[in-house]
Amino acid sequence: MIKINGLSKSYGKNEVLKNISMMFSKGKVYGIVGENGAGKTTLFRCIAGLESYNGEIISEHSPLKNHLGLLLTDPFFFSKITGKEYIRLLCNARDKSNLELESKNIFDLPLNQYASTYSTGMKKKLAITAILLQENEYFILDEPFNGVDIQSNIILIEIILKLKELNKIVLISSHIFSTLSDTCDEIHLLRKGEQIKSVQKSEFKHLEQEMKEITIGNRIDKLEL
Ligand SMILES: Nc1ncnc2c1ncn2[C@@H]1O[C@H](COP(=O)(O)OP(=O)(O)OP(=O)(O)O)[C@@H](O)[C@H]1O
Repeated sequence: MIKINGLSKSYGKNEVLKNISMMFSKGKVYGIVGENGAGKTTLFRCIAGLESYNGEIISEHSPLKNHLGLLLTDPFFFSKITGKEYIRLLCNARDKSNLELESKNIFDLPLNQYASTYSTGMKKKLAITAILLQENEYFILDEPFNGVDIQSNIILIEIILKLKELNKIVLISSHIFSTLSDTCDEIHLLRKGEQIKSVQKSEFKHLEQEMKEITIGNRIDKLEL
C-alpha cells in the first residue's frame, strides 16, 4: 500500500501540485494522466523522495525509496559504464548479486557496450531491465512506452501485467490512452496540479471520449480544411 495525503508542491510561487490524495493497493496498476505540465513527473519525484513537499506519503514497505524501481523519462548513465555494469550496480544496491545477466537480457541489449552510447529507446530498456532485476515492490514508470519500439512496447505491457500478478504496485504515466487502458486498474487525471478525477477500469471508455471532446473542442474546425 502507498497512501498520499494532502500532497502539495511548489517551485517558488508556482504551486504545481495542489492537495493530492491517492491510495495505491498491491496487485494494481495505476495510470496518471494529464496534459504537459499537469504535474505527473513532479508527483512521481515526490513519491520517490527526490523532491521536498507538504503533506504525507506513507508506504507499507519503508523507506519507500528502498523498495522502488523508478524509471524516469530520460534515464541518466555515467559515461564509462557498460550496460552490464549498470545493472550490476543497481542490483548490488539491493544486495542482489551473482545474477546470470545474459539469460535475463530480455530486450537483447548489447550489455558489454557503454550505456551512454545507447539510443534513447535502448537506454530506457536498460533502465527497465535493471529495476526489474532489483525485485522491487513498487514501480514508477514515467512514460515507459515513449521512444521504445513496437516489439518492446508489447513486451513492456506483458511485464506490467506480470508485475500486477506478482502483487506489486505499478504507477505509469503515458500520453497514449490505449497503453493505459490495456494495463491499468484505475486512472487519476491531473490538470494544472489538481486532481480532477479518478476513474475505474469500467469507466475508461467514457473517460477517453470525454478527454477527446474537451481536448479537440472546435480546434480542427478553426483550420477550415
Ligand atoms: N525543477 C523545476 N523547477 C521549476 N518548475 C518546475 C520544475 N520541474 C517542473 N516544474 C514545473 O512544474 C509543473 C509540472 O511539471 P511536470 O514535469 O511535473 O509535468 P508533467 O505532467 O510531467 O508534464 P509532461 O507531460 O510534459 O512530462 C510545470 O509547470 C513545470 O514547469
